[in-house]
Amino acid sequence: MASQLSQSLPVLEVDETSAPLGTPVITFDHVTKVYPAQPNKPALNDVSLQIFAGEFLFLVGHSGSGKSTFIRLLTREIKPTEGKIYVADEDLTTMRNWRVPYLRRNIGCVFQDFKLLPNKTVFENVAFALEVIGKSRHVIKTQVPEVLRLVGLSEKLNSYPDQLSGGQQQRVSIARAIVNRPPLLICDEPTGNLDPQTSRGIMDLLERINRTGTTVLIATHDREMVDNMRRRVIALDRGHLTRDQDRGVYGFDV
Ligand SMILES: Nc1ncnc2c1ncn2[C@@H]1O[C@H](COP(=O)(O)OP(=O)(O)OP(=O)(O)O)[C@@H](O)[C@H]1O
Repeated sequence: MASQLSQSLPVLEVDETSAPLGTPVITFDHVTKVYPAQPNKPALNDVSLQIFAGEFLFLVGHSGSGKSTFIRLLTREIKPTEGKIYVADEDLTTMRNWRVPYLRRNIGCVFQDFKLLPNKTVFENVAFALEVIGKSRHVIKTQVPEVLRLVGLSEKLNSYPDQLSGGQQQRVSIARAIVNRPPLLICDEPTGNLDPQTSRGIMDLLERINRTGTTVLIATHDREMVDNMRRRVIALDRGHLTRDQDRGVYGFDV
Protein backbone atom coordinates (compact mmCIF):
# COMPACT_ATOMS: atom_id res chain seq x y z
CA MET A 1 0.00 0.00 0.00
CA ALA A 2 2.73 2.44 1.03
CA SER A 3 4.76 1.72 -2.10
CA GLN A 4 1.67 2.11 -4.30
CA LEU A 5 1.07 5.47 -2.69
CA SER A 6 4.59 6.69 -3.28
CA GLN A 7 4.47 5.52 -6.89
CA SER A 8 1.44 7.69 -7.48
CA LEU A 9 3.15 10.79 -6.05
CA PRO A 10 4.81 13.32 -8.34
CA VAL A 11 8.58 13.22 -8.65
CA LEU A 12 10.36 15.89 -6.63
CA GLU A 13 10.94 18.97 -8.72
CA VAL A 14 13.98 20.98 -7.65
CA ASP A 15 14.81 24.32 -9.19
CA GLU A 16 18.58 24.30 -9.35
CA THR A 17 19.04 27.51 -11.28
CA SER A 18 19.82 29.68 -8.29
CA ALA A 19 20.78 27.50 -5.37
CA PRO A 20 21.37 29.66 -2.30
CA LEU A 21 24.86 29.74 -0.88
CA GLY A 22 26.13 29.99 2.67
CA THR A 23 25.49 28.18 5.88
CA PRO A 24 22.50 25.89 6.26
CA VAL A 25 20.38 26.96 9.23
CA ILE A 26 18.26 23.84 8.92
CA THR A 27 19.18 20.43 7.52
CA PHE A 28 16.76 17.52 7.22
CA ASP A 29 18.69 14.40 6.28
CA HIS A 30 16.39 11.53 5.24
CA VAL A 31 13.89 12.33 7.97
CA THR A 32 10.95 10.02 8.59
CA LYS A 33 8.42 10.48 11.36
CA VAL A 34 5.96 7.74 12.21
CA TYR A 35 3.46 8.39 15.00
CA PRO A 36 2.70 5.24 17.02
CA ALA A 37 -1.03 5.76 16.41
CA GLN A 38 -0.48 5.50 12.64
CA PRO A 39 2.34 2.97 12.21
CA ASN A 40 1.70 2.38 8.49
CA LYS A 41 1.36 6.00 7.48
CA PRO A 42 4.48 8.10 8.08
CA ALA A 43 3.63 11.76 8.76
CA LEU A 44 6.96 12.59 7.07
CA ASN A 45 8.62 10.14 4.73
CA ASP A 46 12.34 10.35 3.89
CA VAL A 47 12.49 14.14 3.70
CA SER A 48 15.85 15.74 2.91
CA LEU A 49 16.39 19.47 2.44
CA GLN A 50 18.47 22.41 3.51
CA ILE A 51 17.41 25.92 4.43
CA PHE A 52 20.03 28.62 4.35
CA ALA A 53 20.67 31.68 6.51
CA GLY A 54 18.56 34.62 5.42
CA GLU A 55 16.07 32.67 3.30
CA PHE A 56 12.34 33.43 3.19
CA LEU A 57 10.31 30.38 2.27
CA PHE A 58 6.88 28.82 2.29
CA LEU A 59 5.96 25.32 3.40
CA VAL A 60 2.75 24.25 1.63
CA GLY A 61 0.58 21.17 1.42
CA HIS A 62 -2.92 19.91 2.05
CA SER A 63 -4.21 19.35 5.54
CA GLY A 64 -2.45 16.28 6.94
CA SER A 65 0.51 16.52 4.55
CA GLY A 66 3.01 16.89 7.40
CA LYS A 67 3.59 20.65 7.81
CA SER A 68 2.95 20.74 11.56
CA THR A 69 5.04 17.63 12.02
CA PHE A 70 7.89 19.36 10.15
CA ILE A 71 7.63 22.35 12.52
CA ARG A 72 7.31 20.25 15.66
CA LEU A 73 10.46 18.36 14.66
CA LEU A 74 12.31 21.65 14.23
CA THR A 75 11.43 22.87 17.71
CA ARG A 76 12.26 19.43 19.14
CA GLU A 77 8.72 18.92 20.42
CA ILE A 78 9.05 15.51 18.78
CA LYS A 79 11.96 13.43 17.48
CA PRO A 80 12.21 11.74 14.08
CA THR A 81 11.80 8.00 13.79
CA GLU A 82 14.66 7.92 11.29
CA GLY A 83 17.13 10.43 9.89
CA LYS A 84 18.95 13.47 11.24
CA ILE A 85 17.89 17.06 11.81
CA TYR A 86 20.36 19.88 12.35
CA VAL A 87 19.53 23.42 13.36
CA ALA A 88 22.67 25.49 12.90
CA ASP A 89 25.30 22.98 13.96
CA GLU A 90 23.17 21.24 16.56
CA ASP A 91 22.02 17.68 15.95
CA LEU A 92 18.47 17.65 17.32
CA THR A 93 18.30 13.87 17.31
CA THR A 94 21.05 13.55 19.92
CA MET A 95 20.44 16.83 21.74
CA ARG A 96 20.04 16.43 25.49
CA ASN A 97 16.71 17.59 26.89
CA TRP A 98 18.34 20.29 29.00
CA ARG A 99 19.64 21.92 25.79
CA VAL A 100 16.16 22.19 24.23
CA PRO A 101 15.24 25.53 25.89
CA TYR A 102 18.44 27.01 24.45
CA LEU A 103 17.47 25.74 20.98
CA ARG A 104 14.06 27.38 21.35
CA ARG A 105 15.60 30.73 22.22
CA ASN A 106 16.95 30.70 18.68
CA ILE A 107 13.59 30.00 17.10
CA GLY A 108 10.76 32.53 17.20
CA CYS A 109 7.29 31.04 16.65
CA VAL A 110 4.12 32.69 15.37
CA PHE A 111 0.76 30.89 15.25
CA GLN A 112 -2.57 31.33 13.53
CA ASP A 113 -4.37 32.02 16.83
CA PHE A 114 -1.78 34.52 18.18
CA LYS A 115 -1.55 32.85 21.62
CA LEU A 116 -1.41 36.15 23.52
CA LEU A 117 -1.96 36.33 27.27
CA PRO A 118 -5.36 38.05 27.64
CA ASN A 119 -4.67 39.59 31.05
CA LYS A 120 -1.42 41.23 30.02
CA THR A 121 -0.97 44.43 28.03
CA VAL A 122 0.81 44.52 24.68
CA PHE A 123 4.00 45.65 26.45
CA GLU A 124 3.70 42.91 29.09
CA ASN A 125 3.01 40.19 26.51
CA VAL A 126 6.22 41.01 24.69
CA ALA A 127 8.20 41.66 27.88
CA PHE A 128 7.18 38.24 29.19
CA ALA A 129 9.20 36.54 26.45
CA LEU A 130 12.32 38.26 27.78
CA GLU A 131 11.47 37.80 31.46
CA VAL A 132 11.27 34.02 31.14
CA ILE A 133 14.80 33.88 29.81
CA GLY A 134 16.10 36.10 32.59
CA LYS A 135 16.72 39.38 30.74
CA SER A 136 17.25 42.44 32.92
CA ARG A 137 14.67 45.19 33.40
CA HIS A 138 16.99 47.49 31.51
CA VAL A 139 17.05 45.20 28.45
CA ILE A 140 13.27 44.80 28.64
CA LYS A 141 12.70 48.56 28.85
CA THR A 142 14.84 49.14 25.77
CA GLN A 143 14.02 46.17 23.55
CA VAL A 144 10.25 45.95 24.00
CA PRO A 145 9.41 49.50 22.81
CA GLU A 146 11.94 49.10 20.00
CA VAL A 147 10.35 45.90 18.66
CA LEU A 148 6.83 47.31 19.06
CA ARG A 149 7.93 50.31 16.98
CA LEU A 150 9.22 47.90 14.32
CA VAL A 151 5.83 46.17 14.08
CA GLY A 152 3.96 49.50 14.07
CA LEU A 153 2.36 49.30 17.51
CA SER A 154 4.07 52.08 19.45
CA GLU A 155 0.68 53.60 20.22
CA LYS A 156 -0.72 50.39 21.72
CA LEU A 157 1.75 49.54 24.48
CA ASN A 158 -0.90 49.68 27.20
CA SER A 159 -3.75 48.06 25.30
CA TYR A 160 -5.02 44.56 26.08
CA PRO A 161 -5.31 41.93 23.32
CA ASP A 162 -9.11 42.14 23.19
CA GLN A 163 -8.84 45.86 22.42
CA LEU A 164 -6.87 45.11 19.24
CA SER A 165 -7.85 43.97 15.74
CA GLY A 166 -6.74 40.53 14.54
CA GLY A 167 -3.94 42.05 12.49
CA GLN A 168 -2.70 44.06 15.46
CA GLN A 169 -2.79 40.97 17.67
CA GLN A 170 -0.72 39.10 15.11
CA ARG A 171 1.77 41.98 15.12
CA VAL A 172 2.09 41.65 18.90
CA SER A 173 2.74 37.94 18.54
CA ILE A 174 5.38 38.63 15.88
CA ALA A 175 6.97 41.22 18.17
CA ARG A 176 7.04 38.65 20.97
CA ALA A 177 8.61 36.07 18.65
CA ILE A 178 11.44 38.34 17.50
CA VAL A 179 12.13 40.46 20.58
CA ASN A 180 15.01 38.19 21.53
CA ARG A 181 16.36 38.48 17.96
CA PRO A 182 16.29 34.80 17.02
CA PRO A 183 18.03 33.90 13.76
CA LEU A 184 15.04 31.77 12.72
CA LEU A 185 11.34 32.71 12.66
CA ILE A 186 8.74 29.98 12.05
CA CYS A 187 5.17 30.99 11.31
CA ASP A 188 2.36 28.41 11.28
CA GLU A 189 -0.57 29.80 9.23
CA PRO A 190 0.16 33.39 10.35
CA THR A 191 -2.60 34.85 8.17
CA GLY A 192 -5.13 32.05 8.66
CA ASN A 193 -7.48 34.25 10.71
CA LEU A 194 -6.98 37.50 8.81
CA ASP A 195 -8.59 39.20 5.82
CA PRO A 196 -6.54 39.59 2.61
CA GLN A 197 -5.51 43.20 3.16
CA THR A 198 -4.43 42.62 6.76
CA SER A 199 -2.62 39.47 5.65
CA ARG A 200 -0.67 41.49 3.10
CA GLY A 201 0.45 43.85 5.90
CA ILE A 202 1.61 40.89 8.00
CA MET A 203 3.56 39.44 5.05
CA ASP A 204 5.18 42.84 4.43
CA LEU A 205 6.25 42.86 8.05
CA LEU A 206 7.66 39.32 7.80
CA GLU A 207 9.59 40.32 4.67
CA ARG A 208 10.96 43.35 6.50
CA ILE A 209 12.10 41.11 9.37
CA ASN A 210 13.68 38.80 6.80
CA ARG A 211 15.64 41.72 5.33
CA THR A 212 17.32 42.20 8.71
CA GLY A 213 18.88 38.74 8.17
CA THR A 214 16.33 36.54 9.97
CA THR A 215 15.49 33.27 8.22
CA VAL A 216 11.70 33.10 7.84
CA LEU A 217 9.75 29.84 7.28
CA ILE A 218 5.98 30.14 6.78
CA ALA A 219 3.61 27.15 6.72
CA THR A 220 0.49 28.26 4.91
CA HIS A 221 -2.63 27.45 2.93
CA ASP A 222 -2.76 31.00 1.61
CA ARG A 223 -2.56 30.37 -2.12
CA GLU A 224 -2.85 34.01 -3.15
CA MET A 225 -0.03 35.07 -0.87
CA VAL A 226 2.33 32.34 -2.06
CA ASP A 227 1.49 33.01 -5.72
CA ASN A 228 2.00 36.77 -5.34
CA MET A 229 5.25 36.62 -3.45
CA ARG A 230 7.12 34.11 -5.61
CA ARG A 231 9.58 32.99 -2.96
CA ARG A 232 11.04 29.53 -2.35
CA VAL A 233 8.26 26.96 -1.94
CA ILE A 234 8.62 23.56 -0.29
CA ALA A 235 5.62 21.31 -0.89
CA LEU A 236 4.63 18.25 1.11
CA ASP A 237 2.18 15.62 -0.09
CA ARG A 238 1.24 12.80 2.28
CA GLY A 239 4.55 13.16 4.08
CA HIS A 240 6.70 13.28 0.95
CA LEU A 241 8.65 16.33 -0.15
CA THR A 242 7.29 16.70 -3.68
CA ARG A 243 8.49 20.13 -4.71
CA ASP A 244 11.31 22.52 -3.76
CA GLN A 245 11.23 25.51 -6.00
CA ASP A 246 12.74 28.97 -6.09
CA ARG A 247 10.17 31.67 -6.80
CA GLY A 248 7.47 29.02 -6.62
CA VAL A 249 3.68 29.06 -6.54
CA TYR A 250 1.20 27.37 -4.22
CA GLY A 251 0.52 24.69 -6.80
CA PHE A 252 -2.41 22.80 -5.25
CA ASP A 253 -6.13 23.05 -5.91
CA VAL A 254 -7.84 24.32 -2.78
N1 LIG B 1 0.07 13.12 17.46
C1 LIG B 1 -0.26 12.42 16.38
N2 LIG B 1 -0.53 11.10 16.47
C2 LIG B 1 -0.85 10.39 15.38
N3 LIG B 1 -0.90 10.88 14.12
C3 LIG B 1 -0.64 12.20 13.98
C4 LIG B 1 -0.31 13.03 15.08
N4 LIG B 1 -0.10 14.30 14.62
C5 LIG B 1 -0.29 14.23 13.29
N5 LIG B 1 -0.61 12.99 12.91
C6 LIG B 1 -0.86 12.53 11.52
O1 LIG B 1 0.29 12.84 10.75
C7 LIG B 1 -0.07 13.30 9.46
C8 LIG B 1 0.50 14.70 9.23
O2 LIG B 1 -0.15 15.60 10.13
P1 LIG B 1 0.31 17.12 10.29
O3 LIG B 1 -0.49 17.67 11.44
O4 LIG B 1 1.77 17.20 10.37
O5 LIG B 1 -0.21 17.75 8.91
P2 LIG B 1 -0.43 19.29 8.48
O6 LIG B 1 0.05 19.39 7.08
O7 LIG B 1 0.19 20.18 9.50
O8 LIG B 1 -2.00 19.46 8.53
P3 LIG B 1 -2.84 20.82 8.83
O9 LIG B 1 -2.62 21.71 7.65
O10 LIG B 1 -4.25 20.30 8.93
O11 LIG B 1 -2.34 21.38 10.12
C9 LIG B 1 -1.59 13.23 9.40
O12 LIG B 1 -1.94 12.00 8.82
C10 LIG B 1 -2.01 13.26 10.85
O13 LIG B 1 -3.23 12.58 11.05
